[in-house]
Amino acid sequence: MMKPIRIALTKGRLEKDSIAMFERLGYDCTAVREKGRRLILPIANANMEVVLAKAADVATYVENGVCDIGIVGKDTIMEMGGTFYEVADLGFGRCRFALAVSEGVDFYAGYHTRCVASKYVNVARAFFERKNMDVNFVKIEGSVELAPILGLSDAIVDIVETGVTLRENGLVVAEYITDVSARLIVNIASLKLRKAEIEPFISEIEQYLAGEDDA
Ligand SMILES: Nc1ncnc2c1ncn2[C@@H]1O[C@H](COP(=O)(O)OP(=O)(O)OP(=O)(O)O)[C@@H](O)[C@H]1O
Ligand SMILES: O=P(O)(O)OC[C@H]1O[C@H](OP(=O)(O)OP(=O)(O)O)[C@H](O)[C@@H]1O
Repeated sequence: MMKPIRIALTKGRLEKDSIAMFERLGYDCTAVREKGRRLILPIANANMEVVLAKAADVATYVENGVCDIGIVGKDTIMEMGGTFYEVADLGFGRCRFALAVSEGVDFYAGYHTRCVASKYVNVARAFFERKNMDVNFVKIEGSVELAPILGLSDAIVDIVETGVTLRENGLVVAEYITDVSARLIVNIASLKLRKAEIEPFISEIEQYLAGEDDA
């Protein structure tokens, strides 16, 4: 038998919806649900295995072809770039990129060079380049909302979903940048070499998504 098709799933917030989607498509994810600390899990009723990885690593594994398929947020794709096919918007993991400031602050007032903190410095840089604005960036790894509160930055570029984190930390959205959701990505060589397996899989997902739209 050919080696299993490897699907890299983003651990954390996208995990539950990814598994739910596979189960609705009829894939047996028992091993994934009962994974313990294991990171590679078989799908019992298909020649597939699931790899659980951090978002950026999902993109890296798919780009390098050690995983054939991946599920990763558009935020990660925008931040990392990467060469792979982005074949579907899966409709879950919905949130938005936003520029946020402390309540009452006008980010655009005055002439000083602003400092923006973000886990997504490439996304932030591209946003201000489109505005032809000279801005300094500082990379923060998490809880980015702290940076303006502590006085390190004038603003943040981060993901906003419900807005609760901003609100509870005295920040407000100054501008929405773009919508984010989970995407299905495919390695370029895999799509050629394992077309007979991967194309029907993509079609199943597309049909499932079309069905969801009708519901
Ligand atoms: N409210 C949200 N906050 C963060 N990510 C979200 C949210 N809603 C959906 N997502 C998506 O979930 C993906 C994974 O986020 P998650 O918070 O699980 O891990 P992470 O922030 O990348 O890293 P860490 O494991 O260090 O928390 C994000 O890349 C994004 O696409
Ligand atoms: O609008 P909300 O619904 O409040 O969600 C947005 C928050 O969720 C994410 O953080 P996460 O929980 O991933 O932690 P992190 O800050 O450590 O990345 C994001 O960075 C915001 O802080």
